[in-house]
Amino acid sequence: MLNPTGSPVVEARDVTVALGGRPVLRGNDLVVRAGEFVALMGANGSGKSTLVRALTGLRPLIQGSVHLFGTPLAEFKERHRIGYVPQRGTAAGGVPASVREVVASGRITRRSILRPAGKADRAAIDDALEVVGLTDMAGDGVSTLSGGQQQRVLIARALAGEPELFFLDEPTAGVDLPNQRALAGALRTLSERGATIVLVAHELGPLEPLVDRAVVMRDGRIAYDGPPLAHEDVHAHHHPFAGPHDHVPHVGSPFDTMSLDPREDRR
Ligand SMILES: Nc1ncnc2c1ncn2[C@@H]1O[C@H](COP(=O)(O)OP(=O)(O)OP(=O)(O)O)[C@@H](O)[C@H]1O
Repeated sequence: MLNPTGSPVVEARDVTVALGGRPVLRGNDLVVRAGEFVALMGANGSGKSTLVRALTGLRPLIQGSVHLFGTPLAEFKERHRIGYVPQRGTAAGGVPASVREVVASGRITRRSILRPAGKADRAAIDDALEVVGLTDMAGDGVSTLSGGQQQRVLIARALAGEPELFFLDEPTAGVDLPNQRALAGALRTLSERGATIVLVAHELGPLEPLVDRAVVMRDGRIAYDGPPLAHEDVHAHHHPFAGPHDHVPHVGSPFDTMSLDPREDRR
């Protein structure tokens, strides 16, 4: 959805975060509109995860503001509207839970603790399992699954809460290609249903066709915010965003040929 006209679901202004006494995000503006699929990219340590945590309220700002669905973060109570899949999590967590149980835990934001699971809960859980292609494994222990399958369980858990806005932090990192494709299929379904998706990724792989917009971080700042580059434009000769530990892809990535956003010069 390029040039989207939806209302802003995320509106971040001048977002500045310090960790360990050091500023790791500096003066970032970001607006994400309803229905957009945004890829947040950048080298290791550029601040992608910190930005996502700041947008979800998990990291306090030392400067700036975040509005979600038009409400200042501090006053935002409708947590069920947000799904967050953190980086490098495992769905097992050492607990001998089944796939279905872990996915069911994603309904907690929708249910009163004392109320037993109802028809709507069961339907949402079944739907989430189906979207990520794990219906047949619902009774399996999560700890018996591969890393990629566990990542799909985490996405299904977020999905079960039926959020409108998803933050996914590197869902495809360390995931084999078949599982990446399954993830891409699940995210396509979400996107087609109108969800807004902000996804952190080093490499887009099978997700590439889904992405409306790329936002690239460098040294705690948004250095590029625009359309993903057309495939024919991507011929790597230099890597303007590459840091010393960077492992950005050499093909099919906006890192390769993009120019700097003019905002960069004003900072
Ligand atoms: N808890 C923390 N305390 C101090 N510094 C931190 C902490 N967490 C992250 N940082 C630093 O903040 C900067 C941004 O980290 P962040 O994890 O947001 O980057 P990233 O782009 O998500 O990196 P990666 O791709 O490696 O996950 C890095 O320099 C990192 O070392």
